[in-house]
Amino acid sequence: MVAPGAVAIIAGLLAHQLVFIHGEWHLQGPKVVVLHFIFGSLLYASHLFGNGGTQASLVETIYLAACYLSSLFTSIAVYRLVFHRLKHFPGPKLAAVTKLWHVWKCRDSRGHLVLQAWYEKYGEFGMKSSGPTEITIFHPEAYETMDGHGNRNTRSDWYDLLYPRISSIFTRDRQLHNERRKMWEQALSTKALSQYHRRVVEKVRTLKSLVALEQSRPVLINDLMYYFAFDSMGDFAFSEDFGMMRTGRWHSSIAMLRSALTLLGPFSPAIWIPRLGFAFIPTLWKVRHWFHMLEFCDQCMARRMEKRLPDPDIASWFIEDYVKHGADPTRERWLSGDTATLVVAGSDTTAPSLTLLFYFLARYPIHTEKIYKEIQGVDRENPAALATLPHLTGTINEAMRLLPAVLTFSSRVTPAEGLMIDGTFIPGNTKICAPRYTIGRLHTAYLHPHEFIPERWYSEPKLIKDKRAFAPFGVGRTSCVGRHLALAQIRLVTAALVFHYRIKFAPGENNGEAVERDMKDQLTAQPGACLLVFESRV
Ligand code: HEM
Repeated sequence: MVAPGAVAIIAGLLAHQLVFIHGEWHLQGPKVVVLHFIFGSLLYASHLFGNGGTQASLVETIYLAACYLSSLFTSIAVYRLVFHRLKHFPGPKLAAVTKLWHVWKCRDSRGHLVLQAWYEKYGEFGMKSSGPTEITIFHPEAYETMDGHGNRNTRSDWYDLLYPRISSIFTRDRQLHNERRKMWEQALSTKALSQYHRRVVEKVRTLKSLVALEQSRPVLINDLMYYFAFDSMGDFAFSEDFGMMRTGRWHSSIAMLRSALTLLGPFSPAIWIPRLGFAFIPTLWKVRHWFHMLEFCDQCMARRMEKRLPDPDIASWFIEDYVKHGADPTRERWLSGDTATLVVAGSDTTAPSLTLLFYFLARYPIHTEKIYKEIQGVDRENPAALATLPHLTGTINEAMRLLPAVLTFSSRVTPAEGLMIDGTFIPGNTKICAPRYTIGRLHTAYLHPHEFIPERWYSEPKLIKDKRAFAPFGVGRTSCVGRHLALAQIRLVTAALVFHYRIKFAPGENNGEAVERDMKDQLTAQPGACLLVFESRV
């Protein structure tokens, strides 16, 4: 008779070879865990009722589980290291064995630096990244390959993060994406934007008056820009005042939202981990904040649906779509997904972009003064007029190149036939990622890539070797629909503050060294503390 230990070892091998090696498992994680627990309990019970005694049954069950799990994980590791189709790509061996290694490396939310270090060590097709089917591409062509014209890639497992909530960004289904995106494009069309313009200008004025109140006292620009971005989003998205600029304090739900998003620092590379957390510990730790965040977003929409407004906001378009199609439960989930996307994408990107831009303005006053000269005689409350100013645009681009708001996020899965990038074949069904932080600094894309030179975007084009490397808003059919709104906000804030103030680091800030040193990558960039002084020009 075969020993039970040997049966468990064979079961582990078969579980890998016949089951887990196929397809995706990130949505099935909770079920897999529960099934294993049930099976383990049955083993324990059968041993107990076969007169095994409590302790002996427990020891036997643990022994069999250990045999099963070690055989399962050994089979996975051997397959990934020795037989996998990506084994020829260079990269850390442990990353090839398990996603958990990448998660461990990102435990302090410095994913951008982890990938930068891998680039320095392994080069363009940086590695067989963390996991069996993932390659990180550090190449100027990466965004075109991922999302450019005619590509047949699909979105990766990451985009199931909110499942079963669906939105333009949180769906992997092309047809559904096209449908949701159409609604977003209408909500953020040029005509619609002109209707939100008054609201944004109003918030910029409030921001200006807040800065004026400080009278050259140090201002934590991180908080200020968050207050501005969330208050603006509250208004143009839901016609709601979150009151952060008014009170000078974090709205408790928005503070919780920020806390929830910190989960994505370490766990973005392995989305099945937060999905397990959502299933098993919904009321604990930051997972609790995650559900609070979703509830807060739903409540914003619920409150908005009760209002009748003379001027449209972004939610108007979502509500119209929802009502048009009848309130079936599927549409309910779509509305919820799009609302969460609107809250987070509409603010948590603009806030760090502004913080980082003002960090650069303080670091390079020469460019701030050039912008100051440029905005003389220009209507500073007209985003279209501001968009024509080359140095302002160059400075914003340069800030977004070196420290983009979305540092590493975006991943796709190659089509079954695979794809070529610069002569290298990437096999089919491979997850590909392209971190903006590193690609923005490539020597193959820029001359003097580590220097802050806004002129490269207008009068010195020779400093850009390959402009495909610049995609702070993504490219193609999945690129940012909020780009024009975000840029309008950034231009308006910059013109308003630069016109009235010289921007300097507060005493003791040491040239803002904490900003990059302490910056975290938590889906969006969370810069380190940046204390600035706004010195009146009059
Ligand atoms: C500086 C600010 C912003 C930056 C840097 C930014 C960046 C990005 C990037 C890189 C993507 C592509 C993500 C991917 O590849 O999956 C994206 C998508 C998206 N962004 Fe933004 N974004 C900003 C502001 C906004 C604003 C203000 C809104 C809305 C009001 C918005 C709404 C969206 C939506 C809905 C998508 C998904 C588009 C789709 O799936 O088709 N973003 N954004």
